Amino acid sequence: MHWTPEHAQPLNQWPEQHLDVSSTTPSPAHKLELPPGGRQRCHYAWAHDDISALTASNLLKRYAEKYSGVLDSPYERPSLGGYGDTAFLNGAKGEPEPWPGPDPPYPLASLHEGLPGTKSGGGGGSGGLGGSPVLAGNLSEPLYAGNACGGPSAAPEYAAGYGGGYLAPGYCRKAADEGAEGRYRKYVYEPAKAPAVDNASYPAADNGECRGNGFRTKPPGAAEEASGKYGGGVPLKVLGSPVYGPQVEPFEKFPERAPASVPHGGFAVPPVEPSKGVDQGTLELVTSKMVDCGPPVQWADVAGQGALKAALEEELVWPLLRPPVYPGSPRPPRTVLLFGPRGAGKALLGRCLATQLGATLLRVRGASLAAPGASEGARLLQAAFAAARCRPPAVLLISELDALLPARDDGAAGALQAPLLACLDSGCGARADGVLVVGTTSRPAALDEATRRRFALRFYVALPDSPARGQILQRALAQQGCALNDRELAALVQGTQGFSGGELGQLCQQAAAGAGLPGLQRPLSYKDLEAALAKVGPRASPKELDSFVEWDKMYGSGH
Ligand SMILES: Nc1ncnc2c1ncn2[C@@H]1O[C@H](COP(=O)(O)OP(=O)(O)OP(=O)(O)O)[C@@H](O)[C@H]1O
Ligand SMILES: [Mg+2]
Repeated sequence: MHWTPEHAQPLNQWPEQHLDVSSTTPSPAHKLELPPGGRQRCHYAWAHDDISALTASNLLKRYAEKYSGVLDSPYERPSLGGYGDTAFLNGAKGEPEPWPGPDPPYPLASLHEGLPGTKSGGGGGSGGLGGSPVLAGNLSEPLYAGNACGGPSAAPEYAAGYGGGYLAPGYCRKAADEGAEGRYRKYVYEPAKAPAVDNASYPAADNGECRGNGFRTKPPGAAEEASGKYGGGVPLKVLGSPVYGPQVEPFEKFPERAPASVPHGGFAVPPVEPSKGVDQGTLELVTSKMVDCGPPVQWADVAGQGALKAALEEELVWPLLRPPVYPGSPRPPRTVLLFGPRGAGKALLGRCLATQLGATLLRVRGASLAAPGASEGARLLQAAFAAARCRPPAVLLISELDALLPARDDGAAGALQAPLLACLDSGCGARADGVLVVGTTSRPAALDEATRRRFALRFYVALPDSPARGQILQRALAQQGCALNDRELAALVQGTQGFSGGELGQLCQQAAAGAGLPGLQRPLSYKDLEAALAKVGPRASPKELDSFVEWDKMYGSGH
């Protein structure tokens, strides 16, 4: 095997410099003929002269591997000029030679211009590999001295070498943009006008104090406070902590909207007369009992559930608030079923939907409708729908929907299915544009096909994942004046796997009760929570959870 170092020596000296790399003994003649100025370069040539073919091949292999990271990097790759390509290609270390011939066809501006630390890094900014500030001279530890994202101080994060630790400037900018805007950026729109105080949309029993979504009752700025429950008010160490896995994207807060500005077909329509058969007394009674005057619930108040919240936003809230106006466009859904384990946050999401829609929230429990008997239950159910129709836009939240269905053993309950279906047909029909029915159940299998079909959308509300549990716990504990350190919180999050949001709340209450709080004037400690863990546990079994997933696969709308 012959090697011709034509790059190491001028072409006219090539015959004398012809080397046989299979030879292990350098010719003394070669040393004598070295030009004084070419010492370093010739040294380099001699080094190659003094190796076997096997060594040469190993060396080639080794350097090929070393540089493959540079050449095959998935990110924007530097032009060779960025690495002192001329020196590299000429086989010399640290002494770049001009590229022979005319100017290179492509500008060889350094890719690392603008990378902090690049030009001033220890290597003097030489373009050669050996002196490169970018690639350390020790080739066994390739290391970027700086990066476009974090500057020199962040360099260790990108010290993984060329295989992927390096982020090109464009990549960083994109990541930063995404981080700032988030995946829900596209949903942001202009704040709607504030609702008129005497909006005719809220006639019945609308005394201006409670619309069921808390908008009238809250002082200015309360929405911001509420939205900051997980984002501002409580320190969110958990969010950014690698202990709990990937960071939860903060869900954007949406401005309050004015239903009155929504075109017909949307969620703001004039109130309709109550149906015949529902007397005014019952209607008023039902309304006063059912209207939920709780505080508004923002998306950020629901920990985790990012994909579900996005789906609800996209498939329900937006179409209702901004229905398509072209002829023949589909009518936005008026019914949604939320199913999942007990305490997973179904009702919370129902309340959140009402807030987002700027709607009156009416709540009714299936079990309480079924309790007084079939005929009374049917009357109450009809009254609930009538009350919702009287106060558009309205969200009618029917929890424990399964209690109305025949799968339940108690006789009266099943008898409410027919009225339920009739109400769903009329209450959410074409003439009831301003009502959204949110049904929730922890027994979706109890729903027969007829009932299932009445719910245009069916979403699985899963148990909170680790980051979401961390948020719920932090919030609940903060209310009790308890601040765990990071390690304790991580251990608690780990120990509450399979807990629902409701069960996490119970755990904190149990810890407080066990510690004798609030009488005891000390904050809750981790030990109190550990003791409570022995008493409060997750209720949903893995088998049950599997059945939710299966049902979701078969009948769910997916998210
Ligand atoms: N993701 C969550 N973020 C914040 N709080 C939550 C979350 N999930 C549940 N909670 C809290 O847990 C409690 C129970 O939630 P909720 O009543 O919404 O559960 P549910 O699914 O309707 O339960 P059930 O099936 O028993 O009716 C509430 O106090 C709620 O605020
Ligand atoms: Mg509930």
